[in-house]
Formats: sequence, structure tokens, C-alpha cells
Amino acid sequence: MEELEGSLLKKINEPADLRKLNLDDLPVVCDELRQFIIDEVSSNPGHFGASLGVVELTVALHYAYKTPYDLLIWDVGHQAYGHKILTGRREQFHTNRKYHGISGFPKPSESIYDTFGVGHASTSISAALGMAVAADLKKQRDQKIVAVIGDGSMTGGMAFEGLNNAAVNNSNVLIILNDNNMAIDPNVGGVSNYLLNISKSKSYNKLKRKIWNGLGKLNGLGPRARRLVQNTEGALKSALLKESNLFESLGIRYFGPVDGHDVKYLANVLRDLRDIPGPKLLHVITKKGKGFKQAELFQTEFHAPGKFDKVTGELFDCECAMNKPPKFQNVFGNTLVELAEMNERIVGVTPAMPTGSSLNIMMEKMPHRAFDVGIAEQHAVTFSAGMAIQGLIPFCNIYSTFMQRSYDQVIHDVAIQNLQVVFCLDRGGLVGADGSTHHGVFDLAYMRHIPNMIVTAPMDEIELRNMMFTAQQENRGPFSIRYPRGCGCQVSWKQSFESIPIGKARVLTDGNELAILTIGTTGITAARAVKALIKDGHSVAHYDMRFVKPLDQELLHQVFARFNKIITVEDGVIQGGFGSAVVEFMSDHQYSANVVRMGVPDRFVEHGTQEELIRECGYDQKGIYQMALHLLES
Ligand SMILES: Cc1ncc(C[n+]2csc(CCOP(=O)(O)OP(=O)(O)O)c2C)c(N)n1
Ligand SMILES: CC(=O)[C@@H](O)[C@H](O)COP(=O)(O)O
Ligand SMILES: [Mg+2]
Repeated sequence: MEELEGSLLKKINEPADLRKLNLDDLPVVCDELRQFIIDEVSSNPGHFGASLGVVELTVALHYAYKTPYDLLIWDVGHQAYGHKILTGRREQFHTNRKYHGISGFPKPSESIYDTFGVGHASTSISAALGMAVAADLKKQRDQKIVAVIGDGSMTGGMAFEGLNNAAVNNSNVLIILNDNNMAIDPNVGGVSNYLLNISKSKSYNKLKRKIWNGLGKLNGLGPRARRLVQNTEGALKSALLKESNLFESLGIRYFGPVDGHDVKYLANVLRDLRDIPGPKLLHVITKKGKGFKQAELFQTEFHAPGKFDKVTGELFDCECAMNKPPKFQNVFGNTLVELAEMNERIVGVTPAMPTGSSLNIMMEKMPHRAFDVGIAEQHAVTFSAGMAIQGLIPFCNIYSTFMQRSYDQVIHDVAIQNLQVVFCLDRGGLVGADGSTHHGVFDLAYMRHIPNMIVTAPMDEIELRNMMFTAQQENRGPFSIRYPRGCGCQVSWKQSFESIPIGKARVLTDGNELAILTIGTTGITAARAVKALIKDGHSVAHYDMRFVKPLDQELLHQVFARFNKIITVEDGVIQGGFGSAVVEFMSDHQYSANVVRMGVPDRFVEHGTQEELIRECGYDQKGIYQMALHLLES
């Protein structure tokens, strides 16, 4: 903090302070803001490259617009660290993403400057449009609404639904397209190619310069003359660009591309755009990781790099130490290649998460059989359904939280047609620092009520491999396999494949006083609790159920016949989840027992480490032990 003595950044406690500075001061503010982000994120990990890339845009926006009256919406929100720091959270920023600290994403409950809760991509245009309509209806016609959306998020279907509506709605919205030609991995698809083309096209840029130069002269004009010039230039531009510009063709005025790292220029452009009515889009070119060499060079690694050396950029969170279990995602990635080598019908699909899911391993080895479809979860599912109906076996890997988007596609396009699509739901359960928008806690509940769907959660890496092996066998229907963020417990995970009988649980420990039924990796935690209980003289049975659907009915009949004290544990919502399935079984078969369901309660869980959050929800080793003891003693 001493380093900030005498700094401009330190004087900015809210954007109004920034607006008191001279335009010439802005580059200094940007330098200080960038260094502040580097210092903080290198020691307290979070999203990095995206925030560095929008430092100038962030400063220019808060300078040109009257936030918080004017409303600023960040798409995804992983790039909003600069915004947080300039809007009163500089002193708290060291708690970013920590338990009880500030959130890594904009959150209206945290600040009036965070106008909309975000975390998932492609929502900003719709939200901004809704806010603009509200401003119109509230007769706040001077209120400006700005959405900042990245080129990756622009590939999401929802962004286009928003654009389509904005074009005819005529509300006062500015959409800023922050184009760095990257998602987490390199951005892909037609939209990405299109944006690259217009930012590189020489004739397009010549025309753009002419128009911008004209616009720059508007500042000295009175309102009438100004309107006239704007209209003429708008008409000229529309006539010339309508045929060639995607956004103009949709009826959204397009400005740019402009240099997103020239803060003074950006501030002037934004001031001009403030006064132009109707829906409009400013195309800003930025570099992800700007100002930190390693982050510019290795943009995927520095999207969310973990701890790193703030001078050299050396990454400290090296993933694969010897004798450490692998990340589940890597077991998925490597196993899929093994299976695909054995079964030529297998293909892989990811919506914009090749590195996060480790599908990049297959994309490298079998580029024709592994597809990154962009931030497009709904499309990913129906695209998989299309391949499945033609005899392929897609392994469609989607983070549990993002799969929420594709609920209808899973039902309508896959399950009703009983297609063999294998859904690999990564980041199932509480994910940690990303918090409430990203916890993958709903999937067991939203998958288990879909007819035809087999719903599984392997307990460890070996089980994950075997479940994947089982899912690709002949004549399976839709099959869902969910596993968590991080590592399991099996160092020697690469063992030969074994088929798992559908709907068959495993007995991990036998006992006769109490039964613990677990699903997924909660089995690892429960096994430790059971060990402690046995050591303390209790007789506890532990079953790894493997399948939420179909349940192992034969085993459940035995369990309810033998035990009247039962605990279920899941890393997911209690309501409607695995434990609820067990309780439904009990009720359907008229058993009666004291069944305690442990898992995520009916509220949104915030951010922290996975351990902290699981402890908060009570299904950590100690929580399971104590609950068992409580039942045993009751
Ligand atoms: C619906 C959804 N799918 C996937 C993600 C994961 N994700 C977070 S940021 C990101 C890339 C976004 O790219 P872009 O919008 O261009 O922002 P940049 O990081 O380049 O600034 C992805 C895929 C998400 N947050 N939401
Ligand atoms: C912002 C976003 O949605 C992603 O960057 C997400 O944080 C990735 O999560 P993992 O770190 O678990 O891959
Ligand atoms: Mg991008």
C-alpha cells in the first residue's frame, strides 16, 4: 500500500474522483491500476488476463459515463477487477474470491456499481436492453446503459437474441464489443473470423477513420449542427456498410474498430457516443493480458493462472506433482483418447472449454473428431444429438453449471429420442472461488427426473474411467457422468477398463448400526469418517451408490430391511437430488427409517475454497462423523 502514496489511483475512492482528473492524467491511472491488479492477483489468484486487457476501457468508461447513474454491465464479469478497484473496493481487493471476501464477479448485493449479477457468458446485451426499456418507462431518458461483451461471449446464442431484439427496440444502449480474439482458449467460429476480418480490412479501416475524424469534430458544434453531421455521417456509413457489416445489417449502428489501449482516445469516443441515441455498437480491439509479458504470450494459461511471480510470470501452481492424484479433467481427457482409439464412433465436444475440460488432448491428437463449438452450450448438446442420431457416440463435456443452459436440449433433442450422448459434467459440486454462479450443484437434481437418462457420479478416477468405458458400449441411451473440480484420491488411476453393471452400487464397508450412502466423491470423505467411527467402536456400513438413476434397488431393499438409521451424502443440492431419490424409494416401498440427507441446502452458497464451503454446508469429514454419532446416540 505504501507504494500507492502520492498515486492517483489512491485518490480514486469512487468514479466521481476519477472524473475530476484531467484527460492527460488517465494514462497514469491506467498504469497504476494495471500494476495494482498484477500485484494483487499474483499473490491472491483469480482471473487475470481479461482484466488487464480492459484497463483502459474501464478507466475511459467510468470517466465518460456518470456511473452509477449510468449503468455499466460486464458480460461474464471476469474482466471487472479494474471496475471493482475504481468503484470503492480497492482496499478490500486482497479478499477477492476468498471466503467472506468480495466476489470475483460483479454482484449487485456488493456494490451499486455492479448493476447486474454475472458469471455466465452472453447475458449482458439482454440485461442492458431490459434496463434501457426500464429507463424509458421510468422517463429517465438521460440515463445511459452500456454493455461490455467479449468476442468469445459474442459467440453465444443469447448475445444474438439480445442483438436481434435491440435492433428493433430502439432503446438507448451502447454495446461495447471487447475484441481480443480470445475466449479462454483461442476464440473459434464464423463470428470470430468475421471480427478478425473487419479489424484487419484496410478499406474498412480507411472508411472508419474518416468517420471517426468527422465525429471528433462534433465536440465544438451546437446541438443542431451536431445532429445534422451525425445523421449525415450515419447515413453515409450505413449506406456504405450496410451490406458488409453484420451489426449494421441488423440495424445496430456500428462504430470502430478502435484501439482499446489508447485511453484518452477511448474516453473521447465514449463521450461522443454518449450523446448518440438508439442501439449502437463500439468495436474495441484489445490484447488479453496487456502489459504483462507472460500473460500476453500465454493467454490461455494466464486467463486464471493461480499464483505467479509478479516480475517473471513464473507460475507457482504446478499441476502434476509426482505421487499426486491427477485432476479429474485430465483423467477424462486422456481416457477419452484411449476410448476413441478403440471405438471409431466416439467424438468429443466442448463449448469453449478445451483447456478447462482437457478435451484439448483429443483435439490435438484427433482434430477431426474433437470439436470446440464456441460458447454455445445449447448448440453443443443438439450438435451432439445430430451426430448421435447418425451413429456416432459424442462425449459432450460441459461444466455442470453451464449445462443448466441446455436443459431443454437434453430433454428435447437427446432424451426423447433416446440418443447415445455421453454428458460429461465437469466441475460438479461446489467449485470454490468462482462462487454461486459457478457451483455445479444442480445437475443430479435436473438430470435424474429426465426419462431415459442414466445419471452417475463416480467416486474416484478409476471409477470415472470405467464409467466412461461403460457409457460408450453398444445400445446405451443418454448417459450423464459428473465429477468435481480438482483431484480425487487415486494416484494409480490408469488401470485396464472394467464394465460397470448399470444401476449397481458398491459396498465399501459393511456394518450393522447405521448405513451411509454416498454418491460421487463424497464417498472419499465419508470413507474417512467411517474409518474414524469404526476406530471409535461403531459398526457403520458404507455404500458407494455410483448411480443416482437407476438406483440400485436390490441393495436399497437390503439397506432398508437392515437399517433404520441412514445418511445420504452428495455434493449437490439436497432438494430433488440423490438423497431425495433414496427417500422417494423409501416412501414408494413403504419403508420407514430415519434418513438424514446431507448436501447443499436450499440457498445459494457463496465463494471460498471447496473445503470451506463443504464445511459450511456440513458434509465434510467432521460433519459426516458428527451426524453419524448423533444418529447412533439417538
Ligand atoms: C455460459 C458460459 N460458458 C462458458 C463460460 C466459461 N468462460 C468464462 S470466460 C470465457 C471466455 C470469454 O471470452 P470473452 O468473452 O472473449 O472474454 P475475454 O476473456 O476474452 O475477455 C469462457 C468460455 C462461461 N462463463 N459461461
Ligand atoms: C469466468 C469463467 O467462467 C471461467 O473462467 C471459470 O472461472 C473457469 O473455471 P475453472 O477454473 O474451474 O476452469
Ligand atoms: Mg475475448
